[in-house]
Amino acid sequence: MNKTIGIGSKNKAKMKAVQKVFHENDYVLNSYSVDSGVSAQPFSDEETKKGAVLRAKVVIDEYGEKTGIGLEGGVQPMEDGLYLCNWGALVTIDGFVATAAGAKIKLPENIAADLYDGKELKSAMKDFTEQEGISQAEGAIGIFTAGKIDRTKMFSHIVEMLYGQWCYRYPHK
Ligand SMILES: O=P(O)(O)OP(=O)(O)OP(=O)(O)OC[C@H]1O[C@@H](n2cnc3c(O)ncnc32)[C@H](O)[C@@H]1O
Ligand SMILES: [Mg+2]
Repeated sequence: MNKTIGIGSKNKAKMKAVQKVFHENDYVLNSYSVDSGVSAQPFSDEETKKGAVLRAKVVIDEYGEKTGIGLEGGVQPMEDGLYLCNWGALVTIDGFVATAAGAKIKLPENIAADLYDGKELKSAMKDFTEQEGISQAEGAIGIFTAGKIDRTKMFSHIVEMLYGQWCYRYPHK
């Protein structure tokens, strides 16, 4: 049987994370460029989670996949600063929705200030590091953890939690 899973993004770090978890389980990954339905730079856990769920739903509603995954990055203001946050969702055609969040770290104050000025984290990271394509590679989390946890590793953890919840709900998978 040809088992497929759809992801609502062409971002390489996100695709690799899903591939890693689902390939091991014999799934073929299809990726689709979709609109997250939230702002380009989500500014709360709620908005970031919503983006993940909406991306997963588009994969099912518009591309005919039976199972869709959405991964979304954002930031969450807290008492002591602005934290990087990440959410994932796995949605099935019969209406099951699993959600999970990833590791959080506080962003340096200069980066937080850029975001409060309306810059997307992607551009703030590019200006700060003078490197292109960080969001598709190690990510801000990779830069600020000296490469110990890169964006793929962080998203893989989320995808494992989605996959696990799916297996718990449908034990035959
Ligand atoms: O193509 P898509 O899937 O949209 O991938 P993206 O890199 O834009 O990722 P998100 O939309 O999920 O993230 C929202 C914003 O936050 C940025 N972002 C989130 N996490 C990041 C990270 O670890 N490193 C760099 N930018 C990050 C991202 O580049 C966007 O500007
Ligand atoms: Mg984006």
